[in-house]
Amino acid sequence: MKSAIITGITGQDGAYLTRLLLEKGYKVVGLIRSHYGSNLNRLKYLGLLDRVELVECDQSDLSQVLNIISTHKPNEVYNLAAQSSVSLSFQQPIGTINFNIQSVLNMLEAIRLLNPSIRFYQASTSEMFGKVNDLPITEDSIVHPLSPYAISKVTAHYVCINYRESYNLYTSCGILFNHESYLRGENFFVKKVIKGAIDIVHGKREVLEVGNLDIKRDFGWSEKYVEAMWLLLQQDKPDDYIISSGKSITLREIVYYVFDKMKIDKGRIKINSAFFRPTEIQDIYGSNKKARSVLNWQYDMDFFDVLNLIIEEEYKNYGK
Ligand SMILES: C[C@H]1O[C@H](OP(=O)(O)OP(=O)(O)OC[C@H]2O[C@@H](n3cnc4c(=O)[nH]c(N)nc43)[C@H](O)[C@@H]2O)[C@@H](O)[C@@H](O)C1=O
Repeated sequence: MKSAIITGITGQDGAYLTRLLLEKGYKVVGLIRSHYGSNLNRLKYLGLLDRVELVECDQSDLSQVLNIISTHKPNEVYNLAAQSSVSLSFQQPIGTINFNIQSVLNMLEAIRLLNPSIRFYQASTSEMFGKVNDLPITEDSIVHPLSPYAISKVTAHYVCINYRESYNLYTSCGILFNHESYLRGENFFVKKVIKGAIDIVHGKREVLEVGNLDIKRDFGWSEKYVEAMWLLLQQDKPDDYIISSGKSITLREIVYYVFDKMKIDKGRIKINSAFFRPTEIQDIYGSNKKARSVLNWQYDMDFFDVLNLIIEEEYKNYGK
């Protein structure tokens, strides 16, 4: 039986990846910050809570990471834990940069020292490219981070590449573009819009306040994106892959689609500059050609179909 450690197991991707690995017969160990403060709702929602072993670990502490790797002896480590909010990273630059880099270094040092055959997946991100010159983004595009979050992820990405090149470790990075689901945190745009719109339908709020709607992003479906994470670690050689839908849409199209579907007057959308970021990517989309041809990863979902799925699930669970 293969075993995997998932860091960030309590997040959207952590929960879906856990389900996928369990279906594939893995033993799954999840790292959580503490048994008291961690949000286990997503694992509970998918009925996975009693099928995984949850272990407390502060990933910024090397001795704890060493202990976890030597005790659990995983075949694969999926590193999804991070301070993952771009907007929060502008308020907490040092905390974001410190944690998102140190946690990766600790895990790779533990693997290098204890068992260099462990395969390591790093959650890299489209945010690394930031100031975009040519679209679509490919694995060879130049990085130019525009936020503390993006800086931390660029550094972590190159730490992984360096451990691959200099210590011969199996480190693979999935460069994921925005990907959504019902399990997305409520502070992220798509979830916020859908949840906010349903609140309006139920008379729980009057308006929805959002930031700059002229921005374009490449959005996908989280459940399909975690399949790519697993595929990355099944290849003979470690490498980096863009995981994206291949096209971008404006945030305005998303809000209008949701409001039209729920028959809400668009006058209830209020632009609030408090949700604007100091620096922002105006338009970005990625080419998933390499992932399709090398990993045989399939993706053909239209984002409006993804929105329909999330809206349906949100309605089903509303108020529960
Ligand atoms: C790939 C990347 O994907 C995610 O980061 P994100 O793109 O920041 O996600 P989001 O859903 O917060 O923003 C999407 C866009 O929407 C704009 N926007 C406008 N108005 C509001 C608004 O009212 N709220 C929010 N949250 N965003 C707004 C906002 O400025 C941005 O342009 C993380 O998983 C991250 O970890 C990651 O790696």
